[in-house]
Amino acid sequence: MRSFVYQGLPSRVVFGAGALAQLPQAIAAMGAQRALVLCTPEQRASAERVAQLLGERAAGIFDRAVMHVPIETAREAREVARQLGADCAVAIGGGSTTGLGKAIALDSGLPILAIPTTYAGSEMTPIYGITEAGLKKTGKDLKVLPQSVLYDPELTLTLPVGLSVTSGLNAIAHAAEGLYSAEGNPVIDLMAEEGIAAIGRALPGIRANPADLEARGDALYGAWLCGIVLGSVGMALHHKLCHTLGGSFNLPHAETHTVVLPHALAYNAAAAPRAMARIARALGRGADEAPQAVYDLARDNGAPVALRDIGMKAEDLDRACSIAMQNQYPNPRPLEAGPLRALLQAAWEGARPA
Ligand SMILES: NC(=O)c1ccc[n+]([C@@H]2O[C@H](COP(=O)([O-])OP(=O)(O)OC[C@H]3O[C@@H](n4cnc5c(N)ncnc54)[C@H](O)[C@@H]3O)[C@@H](O)[C@H]2O)c1
Ligand SMILES: O=C(O)CCC(=O)CC(=O)O
Repeated sequence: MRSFVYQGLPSRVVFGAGALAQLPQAIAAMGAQRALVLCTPEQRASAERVAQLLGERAAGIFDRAVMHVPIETAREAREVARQLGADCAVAIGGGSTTGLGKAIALDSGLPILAIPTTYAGSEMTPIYGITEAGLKKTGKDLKVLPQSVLYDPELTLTLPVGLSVTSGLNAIAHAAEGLYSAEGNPVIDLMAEEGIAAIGRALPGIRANPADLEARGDALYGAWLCGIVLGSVGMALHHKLCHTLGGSFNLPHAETHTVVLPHALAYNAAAAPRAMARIARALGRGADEAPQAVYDLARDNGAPVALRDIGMKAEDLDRACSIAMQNQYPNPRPLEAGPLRALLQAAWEGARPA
């Protein structure tokens, strides 16, 4: 007999090629009058397009979003929002820009409309992260969950192939860990498997032709589902390791997820056979091939597979292991220092899981 808790999250989603054109209606549905548009410096042109669509409802553009939301940037953006009298934030970009919107919302309660342009999934979660004095703190608060989300695959056509692949694997990581989450449930399992399958089919198509709108649509659809999984159930060892490697060793977010996931799955494989079978099935492989399927998806699409190739130093592996052993997330297999250190070594070397 199944027994579970399912908690839905409130957000309005518009999905489809050209969905950006729905922005004025989406803002009006939120009852907002003056939107501060957020972006990274690289996506300023997209933010200007958003401001143009908003017309009189655009209060201004803040274009200094950066990865991991430094507290100084969050304070600056909150002050700009206050000075401009903004009553909502429109975040166009990846997890870094959505994250900046969340840092503003956490402090001010300003509602967020998110327009995601990567597959990170932050727009579907009440999770925020802010970095202060070199330490990234994360937390959960429903105030930071975007009220409204426009998913427009056309906006992802410019996402470089390399980042498309690693960002897709970042999304798969959310779904994979959702499948063995201590808070898992059958509805989330359905979304997780469908999300992995959509991204697994999309990535080779995007690599072959980055302008393939069908493949881009599949990837963004998968990212949406995987983001719901991340926002709905707790994550485990893999996310803990990535937070450690990103937060304490400054490794790049999506690439770190890509490299670590096959090894985290291999670590958990014997303790979570049903989850592994679903991950493998979603990727068209045999029930016991989940770690290899994820590794091959990354390698065959040109993504990095070794921590040593993305900036991790061999001499830091012991410290990473001891940080990851602290404040553990619930995980199907208990964390043991020896096997965890071996996992990090294998990920550092980029070995295909046996
Ligand atoms: N809170 C959450 O639920 C959650 C979930 C996932 C990720 N995150 C956070 O998000 C951050 C990573 O986000 P990310 O991986 O999306 O990367 P990102 O937002 O940092 O974007 C990476 C780069 O790609 C550019 N870019 C984004 N979309 C583009 C597009 N369509 N075309 C061209 N360039 C584009 C950005 O401007 C940026 O320069 C990390 O800080 C991570 O911790 C948070
Ligand atoms: O850094 C954050 O904002 C939290 C990130 C998170 O939990 C998802 C991830 O690691 O991809």
